[in-house]
Amino acid sequence: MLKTVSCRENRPALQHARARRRPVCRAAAQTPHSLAEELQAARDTYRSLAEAARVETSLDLRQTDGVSAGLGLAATRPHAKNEVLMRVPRSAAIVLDYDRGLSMPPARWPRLRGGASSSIDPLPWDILQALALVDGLAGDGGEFWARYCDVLLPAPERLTLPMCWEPQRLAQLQHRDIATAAEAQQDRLMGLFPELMEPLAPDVPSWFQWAFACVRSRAFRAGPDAFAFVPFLDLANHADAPQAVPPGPSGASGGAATPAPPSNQVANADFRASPAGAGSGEAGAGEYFELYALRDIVAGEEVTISYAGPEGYTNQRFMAQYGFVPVGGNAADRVKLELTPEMQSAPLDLEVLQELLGDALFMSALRGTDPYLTAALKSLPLVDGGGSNGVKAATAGSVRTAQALLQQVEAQIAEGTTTLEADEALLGGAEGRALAEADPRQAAAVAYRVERKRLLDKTAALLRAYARR
Ligand SMILES: C[S@@+](CC[C@H](N)C(=O)[O-])C[C@H]1O[C@@H](n2cnc3c(N)ncnc32)[C@H](O)[C@@H]1O
Repeated sequence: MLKTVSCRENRPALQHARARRRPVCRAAAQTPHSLAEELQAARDTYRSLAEAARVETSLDLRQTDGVSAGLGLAATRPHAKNEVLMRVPRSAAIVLDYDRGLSMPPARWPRLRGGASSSIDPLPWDILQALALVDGLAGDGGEFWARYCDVLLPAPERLTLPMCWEPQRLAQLQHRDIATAAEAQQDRLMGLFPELMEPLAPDVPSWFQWAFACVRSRAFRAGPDAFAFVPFLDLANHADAPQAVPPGPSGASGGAATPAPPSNQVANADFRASPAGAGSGEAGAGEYFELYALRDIVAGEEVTISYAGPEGYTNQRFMAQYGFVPVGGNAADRVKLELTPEMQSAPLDLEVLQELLGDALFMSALRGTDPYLTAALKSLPLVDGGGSNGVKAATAGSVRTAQALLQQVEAQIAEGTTTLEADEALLGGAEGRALAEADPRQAAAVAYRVERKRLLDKTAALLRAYARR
């Protein structure tokens, strides 16, 4: 059983932690030269800490090209499919295993131990992992974790997860639901550890928000009831799972051949834990976590994993949990619609939609090669009306459903306080890159609302066309 720890006694240690970190809000004042220096410092720290932790790896740290993706891992040599790319000893990780207990490198870890040994309300794994990162940052998890947290985890003012944002930033998302969920998350953290929730500066989250955001976006399930924060592995960025990617040109009937997505948009690696007890000696010794290649990888290629699995995540989930959305559409995204019993009993006819779209567009929606169209169609109540000859008429009931849903979608479009064109202009070209560098949080908010507006517009266009039938 676990209890909430009083953190009053931890304050001096946290102030110490604050002093050891790079000053907050440094990005605005940074020159390209100092950014290059910072990247070099991160690479040096990555290499020396990996050596200290006996990590076997052929990957190096690099700055990634994607919108605000930050750092990432790249292959330093070619790899064959199934080859291990990185192996991290379990002893270097922070593992919460509800069957085997806590395991982390030897150190005091006072907040984590206090949280885990409480006898009142059990704390969930993500809160315990966040306490561990606060310990790590404060130097209470040993020198390795102090340096890892300080140099290799993102600075608080650059975190793009909405749960780290103040109301003005949440408003930039132009989506009430995601802002409300972020505020609920902040209230939850405040209810548990008010002493750790003091903002570091105006517009900068608290260390506890920082730690919790790092856990949500970087820790992973390591077994049926086990969760791990694995240093180095947590530097892998996301790309779509190979199974989630629509097929390339196949000559299949029903439309023009579509090009396969660029290979860097498809995950080329995955992670796994060695079986429990694989090592010898004390518990966990000889066990490891590893990244392995899903296909051949060339030297210099970024190594990515899928955070979402083949089913994918909605953009709201990507943004809330990871602080980014896939750019250029996400077939697993959905428009949130309230379906009344009347609408459910009069869904839209798939055949009518096929006629409206034409065969080529309809096929690309089915295949996922137009992800906005796929997501729009999958958001709607549909029925396959069966084959018919000639032009299919929409039933009066389904037309009413389309009209009612259109009103809902238009209400969501009206949440936008800027136009899609203006948002797209903010992200485009050199200015977009500069924005992502200077203010990754704003860039992430704009990318979120751009993607949402594109999907809402596509859905509204479909419903409008249907409602005219
Ligand atoms: C597990 S960490 C990966 C390492 C991280 N890029 C860094 O700089 O430390 C996850 C975070 O990386 C970023 N990220 C990962 N994949 C991304 C992608 N495809 N596009 C944009 N950002 C991405 C997001 O900020 C996410 O919260």
